[in-house]
Amino acid sequence: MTEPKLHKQEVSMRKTIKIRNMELGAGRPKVCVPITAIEEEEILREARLAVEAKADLVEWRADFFAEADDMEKTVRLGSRLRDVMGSRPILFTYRTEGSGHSMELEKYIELNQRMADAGDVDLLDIELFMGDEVCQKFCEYAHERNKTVIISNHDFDKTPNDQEIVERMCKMRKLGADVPKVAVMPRNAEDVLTLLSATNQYANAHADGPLITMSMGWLGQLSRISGEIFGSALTFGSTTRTSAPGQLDIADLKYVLDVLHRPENV
Ligand SMILES: O=C1C[C@@](O)(C(=O)O)C[C@@H](O)[C@@H]1O
Repeated sequence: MTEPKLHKQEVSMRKTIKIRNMELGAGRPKVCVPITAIEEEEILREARLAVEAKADLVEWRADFFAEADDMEKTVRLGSRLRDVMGSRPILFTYRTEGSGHSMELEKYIELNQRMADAGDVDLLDIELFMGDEVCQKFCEYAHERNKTVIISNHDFDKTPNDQEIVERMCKMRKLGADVPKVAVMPRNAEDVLTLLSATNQYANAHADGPLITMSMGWLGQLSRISGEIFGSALTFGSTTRTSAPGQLDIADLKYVLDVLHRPENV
């Protein structure tokens, strides 16, 4: 009788992405702290907290920044943020989907382009629902500037079926995303399994690089801890405020990941 395989799968055919000192898709899932402060100094303070908490990277949720409309200011703040983060990557996100924040499409595109031009951020998040052409053109624009693009999609009130989730990620990749990201809300435990199963299917049958998924809310916490087993390369953990329901405190998240990765457990 052959022994059951109890250990972590070591070999993956998926490419990894090197961003500054971080290799997305290799080793442990990367822990990203969202920065959701409103004022400049508070944003920088949250970034310092993320560094102290040993985040692998931060996500600047610029939709919370009171002055995001002022592009000059936003670009300048990006540069101050870079000084705080040192060699850790910065993900720039202006979230409209489900965030209560909004920006005209033209401005949304311009803001993201200006941030890509400035060079202080490393990854940019574009929302799938902005349209195929917007996503495709932005990916080309960002790639010319050596930036990594995440195309993301959120369902804040339900979990679509697994086929739909897989199709969305395939579409994101086709539009040029380096990393597809899907976040969904479970209504029951089965929905969490659906998200994990879709992640596993996409990772095994379609993905040629890193992907990110999560199931939100209390039920979805499991996916934020165990997503890597199904193929997700990054998980969000917070220091002060969460940017989505179900996000764990970074210290708790890192503790659980440490337990899963203890040499005797892998
Ligand atoms: O897309 C995501 C994922 C997220 O919604 C989460 O559920 O952790 C948190 C957001 O800040 C980020 O942009």
